[in-house]
Amino acid sequence: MDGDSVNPTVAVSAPGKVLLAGGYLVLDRAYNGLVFGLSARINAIAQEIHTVPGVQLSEVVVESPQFLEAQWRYGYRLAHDDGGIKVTQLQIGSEMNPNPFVETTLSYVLTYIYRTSYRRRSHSIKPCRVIILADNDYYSQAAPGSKTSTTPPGSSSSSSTTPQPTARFASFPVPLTKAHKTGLGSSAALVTSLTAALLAHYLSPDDFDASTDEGRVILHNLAQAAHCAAQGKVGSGFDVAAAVWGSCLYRRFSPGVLAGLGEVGSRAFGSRLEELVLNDPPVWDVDIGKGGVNLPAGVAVRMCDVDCGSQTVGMVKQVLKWREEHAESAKKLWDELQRRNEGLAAVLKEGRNQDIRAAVAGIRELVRKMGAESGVPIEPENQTELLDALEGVEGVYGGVVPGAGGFDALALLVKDDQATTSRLEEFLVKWSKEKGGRVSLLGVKGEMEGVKLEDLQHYQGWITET
Ligand SMILES: Nc1ncnc2c1ncn2[C@@H]1O[C@H](COP(=O)(O)OP(=O)(O)O)[C@@H](O)[C@H]1O
Ligand SMILES: C[C@@](O)(CCOP(=O)(O)OP(=O)(O)O)CC(=O)O
Repeated sequence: MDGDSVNPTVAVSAPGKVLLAGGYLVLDRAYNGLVFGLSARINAIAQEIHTVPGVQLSEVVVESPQFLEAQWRYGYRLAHDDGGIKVTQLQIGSEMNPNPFVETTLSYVLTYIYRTSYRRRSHSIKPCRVIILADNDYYSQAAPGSKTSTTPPGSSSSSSTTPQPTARFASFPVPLTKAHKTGLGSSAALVTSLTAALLAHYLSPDDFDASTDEGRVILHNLAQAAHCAAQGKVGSGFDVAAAVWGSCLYRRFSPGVLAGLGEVGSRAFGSRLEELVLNDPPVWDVDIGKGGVNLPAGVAVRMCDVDCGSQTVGMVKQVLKWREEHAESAKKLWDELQRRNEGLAAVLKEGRNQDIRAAVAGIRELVRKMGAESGVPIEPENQTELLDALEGVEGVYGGVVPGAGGFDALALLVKDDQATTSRLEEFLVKWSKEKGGRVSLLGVKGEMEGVKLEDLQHYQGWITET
């Protein structure tokens, strides 16, 4: 990366996630989680900003053109005492509109890029622009008649009858903070794709290549660290793992792995982050069981967006408190649930479709027990009723409340054909009408692949000239 070189324009996408089995258990390294990556992806396109000769800019611009007021500009500078790269948001207009996930990721990734470039004896970080495009299923579409559109800005949709090649990305008439998320893990996919796009833009393929296992390890370690810092808590990290590696049997890293990293700006943060990302000395004990997961041919994981009640806050805290206070009975329950979760993974991997329903029923029974005993609505009654009714739809093997559970989503294992999709859609329309809620089938499906380098052609109309 010398003074005159051009950093390539690159596009990367990372998938969303669903934790089909192993909610709560996966927080403890003694257990694991059955995680599927989803076909809804967050895409990040990084390109150089060309400045007027002689003008030195230290600026990174990140924008999500699908949303209003979604441009974040940052200045960056090297902190003293190897404190890493500090970024400062620059004000646009009268309002400051923070995006903590973008901001933290930038400072972590630019720190790592600076350290790597420094080793290579060339350490200029040129200005860059990153465009973020999220597949539509991450956010509930606005009601019919509203202004949601599916054409890139500047294109004349009314005069054209051919669908836009980029109609894949809807424009939402609201700021990102007002968008209604469907819970597919937008922050993890965002952090992962933004991290990968910046690494691929600034570093030589010898130092980072997202298509190799070595590159994915670097990406995983850096994205987990940035995501945890932005979230302000250490979760199990299954969402970032899915964004990088796709579907897997996930065993978490020990929380202590990130404990000593400290804050951006603190003395020697740069070298600590570099060591952590390169796993040198080795500290990461995460286990990505890619071989443990598969879907039988003709079976799909589908997601339902449920809008029937309010989400309970603090579910994780409450379940873990109950577990602590009832160590013995909780262990029995956790161990048996783990056995049943592994059973479902095996049924799917071995293509034993006739056993899916019983495997799912066994898991749901214990999830309900976990909920009843801890007093947390993990599989609330209205979800039980809906899941049971869905089993009556031809082509549905079974379904669960994924992740932490609650009121807002369902994951289904279904026959992967159009007839089943139509029956499901019809059933859900009728159900929503009768029960007064709103349940809809999302277009997204489970898929195996994690982070992916993408062809720039896919984003025509969205990539701005710089
Ligand atoms: N399209 C996007 N562009 C920029 N930032 C995004 C986008 N989607 C999500 N984010 C970031 O992720 C945050 C949402 O994270 P979170 O509330 O944890 O939801 P989720 O459960 O979907 O990960 C947003 O506040 C924003 O910082
Ligand atoms: C309880 C959990 O094990 C699973 C939560 O899964 P969700 O899919 O519900 O997660 P969010 O996207 O963060 O809402 C917590 C964890 O593993 O971090």
